[in-house]
Amino acid sequence: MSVNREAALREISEILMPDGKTLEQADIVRAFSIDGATIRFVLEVPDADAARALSAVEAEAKRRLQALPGVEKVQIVMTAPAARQTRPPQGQPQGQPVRSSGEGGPPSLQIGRHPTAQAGPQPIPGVKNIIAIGSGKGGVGKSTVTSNLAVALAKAGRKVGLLDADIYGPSQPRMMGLSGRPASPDGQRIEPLHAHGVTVMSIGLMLKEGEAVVWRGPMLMGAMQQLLQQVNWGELDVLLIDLPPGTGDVQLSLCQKAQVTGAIIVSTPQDVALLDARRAIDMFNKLKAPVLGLIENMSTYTCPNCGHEAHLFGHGGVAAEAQQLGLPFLGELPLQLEVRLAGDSGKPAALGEGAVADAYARLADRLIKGGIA
Ligand SMILES: Nc1ncnc2c1ncn2[C@@H]1O[C@H](COP(=O)(O)OP(=O)(O)OP(=O)(O)O)[C@@H](O)[C@H]1O
Repeated sequence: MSVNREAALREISEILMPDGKTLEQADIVRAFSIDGATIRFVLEVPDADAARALSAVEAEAKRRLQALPGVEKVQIVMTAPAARQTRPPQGQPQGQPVRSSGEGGPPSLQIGRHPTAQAGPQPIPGVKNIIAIGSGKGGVGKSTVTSNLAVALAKAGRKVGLLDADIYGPSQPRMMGLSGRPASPDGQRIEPLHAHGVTVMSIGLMLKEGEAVVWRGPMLMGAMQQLLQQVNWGELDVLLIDLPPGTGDVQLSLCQKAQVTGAIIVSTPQDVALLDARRAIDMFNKLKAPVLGLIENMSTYTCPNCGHEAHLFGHGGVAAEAQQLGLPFLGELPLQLEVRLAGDSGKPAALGEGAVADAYARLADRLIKGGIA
């Protein structure tokens, strides 16, 4: 008989901690997994003293879970993040929470936890529109488009937020020229950072340099929930969300946790990118997030020396695809060295003047006139 994960979690959620909180409220259960008849999880505690104080909680959790039909073995491990007491049980997803405290003490808010219950997708207080920017394929310029669009909307006078949810390759800190960890003075709320008139939060700002996130569905869902709801976004006309490429848990979490106004899909004109873009569109349709339109990135290349125009990845494929699918085509963005250099230097090209800035201004204008930004 297979063990139901939700039922098992429910079984231990109400166990009382020494401070009177329930186990669920204390939010210390990590990496909960069921492998046949074995349940394994980690109880994250601040130090060895706290671990000792929780021995009754551990015993009670074991007792309750072992009483469930189909459960033969329960392995619980206590870990202290600073000085790990024990290795996690073998085969665990390495869903270790990321601390924002870094080297220098508080703030100590953790990003990455199991999601808390909520009744369907929620609005973010103060945020009028939430636009997800997705792509089917990696490397088509989704993050570049997001940062430039954010800047262009801010230049047009809109109050703009940018959430970098590209959990596997967060690039907005670099593209927006940000570093440093967002503060969490009360350990509950996170203060976002600000750059070029845009309010920014990135999962990358909560990780150590070079650190990889290896989380599975529930941890990702919890992390997304935190980034959406625990960040002090303030009053925003629009929050742009830079998603990882493809069709995975982050997209699913976003659409389950937040009331997304719609999604914009970025693609290059090549057939292979378009094929993947179609999958992304299909996913948003299934998740009931309206697709607001398609953008062609890396469209025309104009030689800076002779002015000759070339179409390195083809041209017009995204517009044709949009027409075929009955979706709005939002515009094409040129392939230019300046775009990459600007992104690498933390000052998106849309901040300046010229063809690229104009293309982004047109795109921003279109979204504003459409009432979605
Ligand atoms: N229009 C453009 N002109 C020139 N370079 C571009 C353009 N768009 C993106 N790039 C460059 O291409 C690279 C990939 O872009 P970016 O990181 O935005 O893609 P992505 O789709 O977000 O990738 P990922 O799959 O990592 O999320 C970056 O070096 C970026 O500077």
